[in-house]
Amino acid sequence: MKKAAIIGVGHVGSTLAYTLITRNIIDELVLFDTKEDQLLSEYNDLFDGQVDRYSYVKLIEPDLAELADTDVLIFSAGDITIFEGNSDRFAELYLTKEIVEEWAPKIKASGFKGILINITNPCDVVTQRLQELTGLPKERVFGTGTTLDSARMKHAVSKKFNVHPSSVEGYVLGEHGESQFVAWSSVRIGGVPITEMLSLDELEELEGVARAGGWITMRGKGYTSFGIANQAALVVEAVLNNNYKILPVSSYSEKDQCYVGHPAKVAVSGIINDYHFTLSDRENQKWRKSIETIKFMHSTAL
Ligand SMILES: NC(=O)c1ccc[n+]([C@@H]2O[C@H](COP(=O)([O-])OP(=O)(O)OC[C@H]3O[C@@H](n4cnc5c(N)ncnc54)[C@H](O)[C@@H]3O)[C@@H](O)[C@H]2O)c1
Repeated sequence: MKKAAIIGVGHVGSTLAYTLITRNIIDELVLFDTKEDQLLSEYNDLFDGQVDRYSYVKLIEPDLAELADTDVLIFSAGDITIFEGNSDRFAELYLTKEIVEEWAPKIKASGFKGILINITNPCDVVTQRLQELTGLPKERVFGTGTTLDSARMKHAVSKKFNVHPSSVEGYVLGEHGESQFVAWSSVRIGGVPITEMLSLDELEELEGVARAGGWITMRGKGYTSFGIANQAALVVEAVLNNNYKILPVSSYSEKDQCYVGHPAKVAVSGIINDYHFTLSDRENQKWRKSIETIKFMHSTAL
């Protein structure tokens, strides 16, 4: 039985719940949220959403004791309205650090032994605080990191070259936030480095398009949900299927002494290896800047 739990069932948590159910990734699901009415509605709707389906995911009432045998716990609590008129994910930290401080002791006391995956922003710092305050091994706590940003880069590149987005390889690295950057040296289409096909100016323009992707979604909807739910579901699936997929999650970088989005091998035991490929001098500078940004944000959350 593959059991998942989600803390924070707003736009992201509810979309992820439905994605996990409809893709047959899990067998059992427990949901937690402070808004009881909303939570009841989500349970009801998720039940309705399964009627007449061949398979069925057992929806379990919120109870901390359920965490003891939960395989994957997803943290997506927050308040997206904080971003109205503010485009920096750092803005949410004053609230989300408190939600972490509330939940970490509960997670610890529950006897949870599974994998903790964080989505809540600012993703890297919240992930690090969750690890520090739960005391869970670093390899069993990680964030969605730059998976969504890498997807947005693939979206932009796929349109420019008229190819399927899955045919674009490569990574966005660093903070899931303003200091992230596309590691163009890693991006390839059909095995051909993109740096051989576009000039530096053209790459910068394309990076702007990729970055703007999230804010285009935010502007009209007031939140983003499908992109992150897709990426988070892929991460959950990589854990539960123990498929050793390499994903740009926010995992602990020993060399940088913080959580940061970079490629890592994901398995049922958590992160079993992380990868630091060779960056250009320009990219290296951006990496250092992103690490400094994350460390500064982390220091404000203590
Ligand atoms: N990492 C990413 O790529 C990515 C992408 C999109 C959104 N996010 C982040 O995900 C989080 C959720 O986004 P959203 O759009 O669903 O926000 P939302 O405001 O729609 O939902 C947040 C939910 O968390 C609940 N919540 C708040 N405090 C809680 C607590 N103490 N305990 C339990 N539940 C609590 C709220 O009641 C609400 O239902 C935000 O931090 C957002 O910035 C991250």
